Amino acid sequence: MSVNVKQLAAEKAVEYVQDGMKVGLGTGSTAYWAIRKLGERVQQGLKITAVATSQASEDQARELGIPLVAFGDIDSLDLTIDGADELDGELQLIKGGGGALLREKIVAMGSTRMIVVADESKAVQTLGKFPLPVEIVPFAWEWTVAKLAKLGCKPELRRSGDELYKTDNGNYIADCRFEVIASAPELALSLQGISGVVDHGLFIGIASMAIIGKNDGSIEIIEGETHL
Ligand SMILES: O=C[C@H](O)[C@H](O)[C@H](O)COP(=O)(O)O
Repeated sequence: MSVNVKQLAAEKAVEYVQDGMKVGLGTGSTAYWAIRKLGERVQQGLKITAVATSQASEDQARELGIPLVAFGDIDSLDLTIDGADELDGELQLIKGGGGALLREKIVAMGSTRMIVVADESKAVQTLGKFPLPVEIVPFAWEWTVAKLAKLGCKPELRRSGDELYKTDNGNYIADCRFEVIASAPELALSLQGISGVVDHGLFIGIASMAIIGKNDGSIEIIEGETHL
């Protein structure tokens, strides 16, 4: 039987959750396994409160009986567990493949620790193969997309069937194809300088640990620093 590497990494991360913690729930097919395992532990008596980063994760958590609160009702979180589309050895990430980057970033930045869970295909030397998701406001999106292209990428507005894809916040996503991202911090600064950009999928200095599930059934852990 083949190993489910996403499940392997996600369930390892859930071992770091302790009684009384306030936990951020990520989004996507890897975070799904973490939420499922957390649900199991809650049913066995683990006492936590959680904040979800998307409607999909909120629905899953509610179904499993994980107690949820709005992030606005608490000051901070102890730990967030979330997936990534790419990660490098310095724990710089690309996120947003599932469109949840804005809430994910707010929740991760409000957490003492963020553990990234991923399968080994997500680990790269240099970020950039995965098109960088950038959340932009619908107003004058054409102007914003033209500005993004000037940063040296090919931006494409994400679609959902015949419609333009809309995030949980009512915005659009421009998927920006770079050849390679030579300096993620410099690119992040340039993106923040464009008015129509709400946020982008570069997570720099946010993750404190990565748990990578490998096809041979082993796990690699990369430790960083907590940012709060
Ligand atoms: O918006 C989505 C998130 O950033 C996900 O965490 C990311 O896309 C990874 O998702 P998956 O675990 O499904 O590859």
